[in-house]
Amino acid sequence: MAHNEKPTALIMIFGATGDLAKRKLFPSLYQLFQKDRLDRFAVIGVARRSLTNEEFKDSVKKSIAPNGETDSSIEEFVSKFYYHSHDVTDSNSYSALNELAKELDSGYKLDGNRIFYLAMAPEFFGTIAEHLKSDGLTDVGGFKRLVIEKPFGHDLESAKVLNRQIRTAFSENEIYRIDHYLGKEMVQNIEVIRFANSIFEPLWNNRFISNIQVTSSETLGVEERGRYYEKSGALRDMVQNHMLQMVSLLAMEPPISLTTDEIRSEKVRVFRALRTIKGSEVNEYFVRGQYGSGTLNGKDVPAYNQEEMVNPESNTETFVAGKLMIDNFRWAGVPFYIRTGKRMETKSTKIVVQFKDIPMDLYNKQEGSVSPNLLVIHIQPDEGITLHLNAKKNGQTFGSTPVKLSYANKGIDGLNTPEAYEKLLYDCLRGDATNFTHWDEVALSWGFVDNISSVWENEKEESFPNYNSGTMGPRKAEELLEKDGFFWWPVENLDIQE
Ligand SMILES: NC(=O)C1=CN([C@@H]2O[C@H](COP(=O)(O)OP(=O)(O)OC[C@H]3O[C@@H](n4cnc5c(N)ncnc54)[C@H](OP(=O)(O)O)[C@@H]3O)[C@@H](O)[C@H]2O)C=CC1
Ligand SMILES: O=C1O[C@H](COP(=O)(O)O)[C@@H](O)[C@H](O)[C@H]1O
Repeated sequence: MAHNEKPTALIMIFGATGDLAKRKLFPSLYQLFQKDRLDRFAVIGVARRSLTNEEFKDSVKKSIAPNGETDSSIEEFVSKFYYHSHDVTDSNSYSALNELAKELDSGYKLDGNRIFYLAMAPEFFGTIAEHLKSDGLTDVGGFKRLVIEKPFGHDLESAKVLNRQIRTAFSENEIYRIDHYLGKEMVQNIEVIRFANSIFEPLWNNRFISNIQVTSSETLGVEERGRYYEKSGALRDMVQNHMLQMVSLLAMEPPISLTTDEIRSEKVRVFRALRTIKGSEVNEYFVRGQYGSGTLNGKDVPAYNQEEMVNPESNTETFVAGKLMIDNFRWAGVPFYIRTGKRMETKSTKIVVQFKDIPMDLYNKQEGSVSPNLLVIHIQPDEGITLHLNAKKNGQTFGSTPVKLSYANKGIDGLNTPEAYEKLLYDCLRGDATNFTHWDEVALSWGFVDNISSVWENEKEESFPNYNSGTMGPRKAEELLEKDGFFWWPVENLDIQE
């Protein structure tokens, strides 16, 4: 679709009374509407509970204007929302849904374009996709696209089953598997930093980079998601998708063009080169943790095993640190360290690219060595880039001192960058699947993660809980780097503004 063209579509949101729809989807659509990015559109919200159209419109209004503010733009936006009460497991009610869809399609002149957004528990994904086909909802004159939330399966086998089910109704290029990290501004910036700067790309390999660290720490605990999280853990919840996606963008070869297929195929090649870690190697390359009680922002917080819907004897990890090796020509010998966890000291996602030391330190013979050059990509909450260099110390000395060159991304409107969901929804409406995960990426990343989870699930970790809430994880995560002669760069001291 050309840049100045605006998309037209009927958007069906399954799970329209749920948390994701209210917190992310309605506000993101409203932002697109306000920015005049959409042409003709209408939305059907689907969920079980019985609501009138008016009640549904009110709930949409509340989600975009929580303080009750109202104006003509809000009214015009919500006027395009319709509700269909429907149990997705009930085969009989899809035809009524199709009737409503046809009516709106012709009333709003939507050109037969349909987006089906599955914002529901994953166990329903396959059933819904099959019904969409068997009940004729996918027989459209325009495009049809399926947006599917994570988790995409629980392991490789279940992901394959799910994929087979959805492929009965949609082709691979009609499936948009969401990984919301791919919608984050600075995650999208990784490729630009790498491929639009001649100073980085020649150095982006094992001759000049000593290691790369990707941290995504959260202060939140498991909140009310204990039931889901007990079966997932940090490995499936964060590593299989967001963490591995960031690694693939950091490690991929330059694509021959910026098309969806070229970018995805370079990412797939990274997953294929990822060294398989299994059996007895798992605990050498990976560390798991579970949070105990502690203090965060001055408040006492409970241990994971005291949270609602969590087994007091739980063996589920809320923290993972790992060393990934990418066995190809570019990256042989360069560890990619990842760590992610809940109830950590700070909410931060950062990438640190540590360059190798210079061959000889001329400047600090008496006063310690020069600091390594670092390129820090600040994903969130700050967005930006910092380059750590060494410069001459002021005054009559030959010594060097570390200096930082920083760029703080303030977003297009000077305030904030668009929410990841806003960008991803827009991409989907325009038919750009680049920032969604291809099945090959999903399959390879599950294959990698399954080897680790199969060991962890069969070995009870007796040291759990092994890190206090409000810390950066268990001691073993530090040791993982120390044994290679490295350490985790502290995320706090790498801030853009200092
Ligand atoms: N919330 C978030 O921040 C995130 C969520 N996700 C994913 O998004 C999906 C939705 O999550 P979330 O919104 O939090 O879940 P919620 O539990 O808040 O919402 C679930 C929705 O599904 C509807 N529903 C449940 N059963 C049926 C049924 N049989 N037929 C029709 N509708 C049904 C519910 O409506 P009703 O009760 O009226 O039937 C509700 O609208 C999940 O896959 C989750 O993993 C991913 C990333 C972040
Ligand atoms: O997908 C998920 O991501 C969030 C973290 O996302 P962020 O954008 O806040 O970094 C995590 O809390 C959640 O457990 C996981 O399912």
